[in-house]
Amino acid sequence: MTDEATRLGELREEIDSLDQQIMALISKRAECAQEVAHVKMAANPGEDVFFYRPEREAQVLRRIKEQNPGPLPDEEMARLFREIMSACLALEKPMHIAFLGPVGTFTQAAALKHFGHSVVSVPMPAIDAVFREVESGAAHYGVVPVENSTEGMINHTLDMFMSSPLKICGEVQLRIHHHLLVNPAHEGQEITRIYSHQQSFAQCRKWLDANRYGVERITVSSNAEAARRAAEEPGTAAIAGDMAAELYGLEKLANSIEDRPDNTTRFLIIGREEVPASGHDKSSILVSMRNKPGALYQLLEPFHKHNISLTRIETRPSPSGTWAYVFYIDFEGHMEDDTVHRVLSEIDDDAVELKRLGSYPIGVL
Ligand SMILES: O=C(O)C(=O)C[C@]1(C(=O)O)C=C[C@@H](O)C=C1
Repeated sequence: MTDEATRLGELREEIDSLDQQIMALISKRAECAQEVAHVKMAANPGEDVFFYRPEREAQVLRRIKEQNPGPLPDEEMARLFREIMSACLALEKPMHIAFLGPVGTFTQAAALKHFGHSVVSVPMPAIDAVFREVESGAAHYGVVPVENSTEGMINHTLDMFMSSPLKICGEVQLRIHHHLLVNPAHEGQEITRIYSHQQSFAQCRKWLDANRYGVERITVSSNAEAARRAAEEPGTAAIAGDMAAELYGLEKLANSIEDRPDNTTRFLIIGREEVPASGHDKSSILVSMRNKPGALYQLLEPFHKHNISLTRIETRPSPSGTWAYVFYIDFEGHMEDDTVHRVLSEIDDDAVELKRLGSYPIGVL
């Protein structure tokens, strides 16, 4: 045997032994999670038991990132533990997660990034259908896009919160890479049409003008639908992401064609219950103020006074006309915090309506 073969043999033996230890530990962890499920059920007999605990998951993932000794990067280590927790939760209760479909969208990628791959992900045809699926109890949670770093807010999602009783239970950010995709079976055909979602066209506008000027751009309901059409129709291409490319067996004619290299979309997790504090949280509210001078100042003043950082403020037209305008506000802190409590009661004194959309852990992954 060569020196290389001997050394490889030794190292592989060590890896086999480590794998066995890791497996035994993961199995012990899974047994603990099963026991957790029994404790939760015993404490709430006959009631809805909330097996998924977003605040606890955020704490676990934060700790893993803080304590990771390397050489694996923190993100990679957290991703592995994300999957272990996902499998443990599935033992407690298989989670049904509704997402803005069809299969292969960035929203599905965001759902799997947030919950791990041991959930059942259920595609919905529209944002309001995701809300309905969770409201009715057919799905445990839902995932919807809320803002893109290039294109701004997804107003349809914001507007849904005006009438929906659902709470925001979490957030997840996804780096969005768009590719120009074609079916390899159609090789040699001139591309005369490009399919994509309107948001993706907007995120790749400069690249398209520079590289595919004059090629017809056809807007469809999702990137995954664009990929499906490009797979079927010769002479066409799609702009979509990796999941859709894989799903429809498409090949990349051009890689990462988004105009901004930091192109990121933020998604919200929506559910039926409130999330306790995790120690590093964010909250969202909708507020309507009377249309009078100084109204915006009056709304923001309590945040300034109590030193609470706003992370976003958006204005939306009132749906009923009785509200002059509606503000969607994200800020740091949890509604259980005394200071946040004080800020909200001060706002409540002046507002026509204040709706608490929820407090949730700041995205860890
Ligand atoms: O700590 C709990 O409540 C658990 O159910 C255990 C566990 C885990 O595997 O760590 C699993 C699911 C929850 O969402 C959070 C954590």
